[in-house]
Amino acid sequence: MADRVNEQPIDSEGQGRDVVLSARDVTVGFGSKVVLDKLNLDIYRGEILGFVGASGTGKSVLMRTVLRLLPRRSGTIKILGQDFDELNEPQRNALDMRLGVLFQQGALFSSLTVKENIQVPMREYLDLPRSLMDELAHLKIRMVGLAADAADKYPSELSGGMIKRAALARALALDPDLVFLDEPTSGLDPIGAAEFDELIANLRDSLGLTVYMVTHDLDSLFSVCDRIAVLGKKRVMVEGTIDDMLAYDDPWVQAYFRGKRARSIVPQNNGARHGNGSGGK
Ligand SMILES: Nc1ncnc2c1ncn2[C@@H]1O[C@H](COP(=O)(O)OP(=O)(O)OP(=O)(O)O)[C@@H](O)[C@H]1O
Repeated sequence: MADRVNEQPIDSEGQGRDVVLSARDVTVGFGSKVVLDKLNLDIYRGEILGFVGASGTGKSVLMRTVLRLLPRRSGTIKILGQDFDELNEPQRNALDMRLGVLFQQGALFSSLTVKENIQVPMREYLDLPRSLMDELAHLKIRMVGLAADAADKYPSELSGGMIKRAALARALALDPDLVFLDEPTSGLDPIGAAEFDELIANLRDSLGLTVYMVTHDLDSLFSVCDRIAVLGKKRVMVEGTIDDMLAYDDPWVQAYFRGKRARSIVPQNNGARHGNGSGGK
């Protein structure tokens, strides 16, 4: 059964699980346009949540709102049990350090090497000797599967896949609990995308990360996401497993999860499938 539909977010599946991010009645708009209207969402510790929705529904707006890059009109957002609005500056910084973000285009600084890019958050939040920062940067580079010599390369010298990995290494720089990935596999070829998905799943398993992933990539949704949340009608319309999506009666959800492309990836008979990761459950 789908977890919930346009209503209060406490679902039976989530009972007793550690909520890492909770959004309640979040409303965001621009001028007279309301993009998100009383949206509710929970993300549980250790899961990879895939966040989907038609273009322009507000996926990026929600991520940016959660990260406090956009203001909200009302509602509360708690991350790791804490509401930023109730924290003082040092507490906010401490909470920020527990979040890692990979923006859509990788968003590396072009004038900095990979190593220097990874060290940006370290410089911003920590006061570490250079030798230790170098050691940490090399560790992150290995962690994301880049060769050691990538450390001294500039983004312009990297392939698309390497840029994504470098950006992921930077997102992991401060050993975050929760990682936000905005369309991490966009622009990658299918093999590169599958490898990146596998990397994310492995890092989740080895580091105990919680992952919030905005994606249009059905392969990612099917292969690594534990749960999926669909944004539509200004809210999280439905959230749950692939089977929940297949069973949910909405034209967009049906077209997306039962469309031609989906049929080549997602078994269409409910219950006979299993491809989702199982971490965090
Ligand atoms: N800063 C802004 N000012 C005004 N409107 C904005 C702003 N940011 C986003 N919007 C509007 O909010 C809506 C949702 O945009 P958003 O980028 O979140 O969509 P999305 O679901 O991420 O789409 P896509 O899948 O195409 O990336 C759009 O109509 C967009 O024009």
